[in-house]
Amino acid sequence: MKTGFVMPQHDHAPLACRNLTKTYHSTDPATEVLRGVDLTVGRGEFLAVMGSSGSGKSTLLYNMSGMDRPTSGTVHLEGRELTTLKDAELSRVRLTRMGFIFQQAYFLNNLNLQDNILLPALKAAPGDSEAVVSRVDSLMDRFGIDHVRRHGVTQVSGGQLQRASICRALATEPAVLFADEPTGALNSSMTTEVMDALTDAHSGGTTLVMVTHDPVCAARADRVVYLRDGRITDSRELGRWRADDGRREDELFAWLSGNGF
Ligand SMILES: Nc1ncnc2c1ncn2[C@@H]1O[C@H](COP(=O)(O)OP(=O)(O)OP(=O)(O)O)[C@@H](O)[C@H]1O
Repeated sequence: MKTGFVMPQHDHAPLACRNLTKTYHSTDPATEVLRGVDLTVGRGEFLAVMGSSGSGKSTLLYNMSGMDRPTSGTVHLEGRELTTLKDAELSRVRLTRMGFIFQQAYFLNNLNLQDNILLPALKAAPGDSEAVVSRVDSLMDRFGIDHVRRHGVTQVSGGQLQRASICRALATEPAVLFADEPTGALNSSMTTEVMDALTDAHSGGTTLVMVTHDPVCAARADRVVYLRDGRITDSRELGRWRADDGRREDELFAWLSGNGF
């Protein structure tokens, strides 16, 4: 992958949530999944969210990113409160200011890879198509998928598809990139490929929030928080070492083990 890509900067802290709760009343008894989460993500920070299965990691990501509505609490994105926005406004903020990567890459089978990447960015900035096309060109070049740009979705590898998801998510120049188990469906070499791409995006200034079960992936983050029963109970800074320094993994494994992971 090539270097030199730098995300634009914004004035406010990208993301902050206060006393966030999420309770499902559809179950009997009600399920309290988030029980008062306070979390601030700094500009350009790479944050990993870990915790045991069912601790509420994905729920936290969905509620911070406006994919779901919290029961109470606030979420600020670049200083703007999201929980009070109407659905259409929230959709617009999600389209223009957030990027998403999921375990499975959701693409349209009738479009080639490049058009799949272009589609949401053109929708976000319809009057700026020349700049969008040029940005997408450089992203595909940067993340090493320019040679498969005209391939169909089923004609590329899982790692290439996930790198295309990263390009698509970055094409709108989001304030925050949210990733939910981005390597969960990949083998180990593709996992490295995708984590290299995310680390590279982070080096270019992208703010990243990633949920993962995989300590090797989490070791790429600046900071890891541990979620237990819907609360953040611990956190560890790893940013003092370079992203490829093995001491990050040693530190993280010891910390996770201390948390009973
Ligand atoms: N729609 C829902 N109704 C009721 N309970 C739900 C609903 N969605 C999620 N839950 C519950 O919320 C809890 C947290 O789920 P969540 O998917 O956030 O956990 P997680 O930490 O991401 O788990 P995993 O690591 O297994 O993906 C689980 O106990 C789950 O059963």
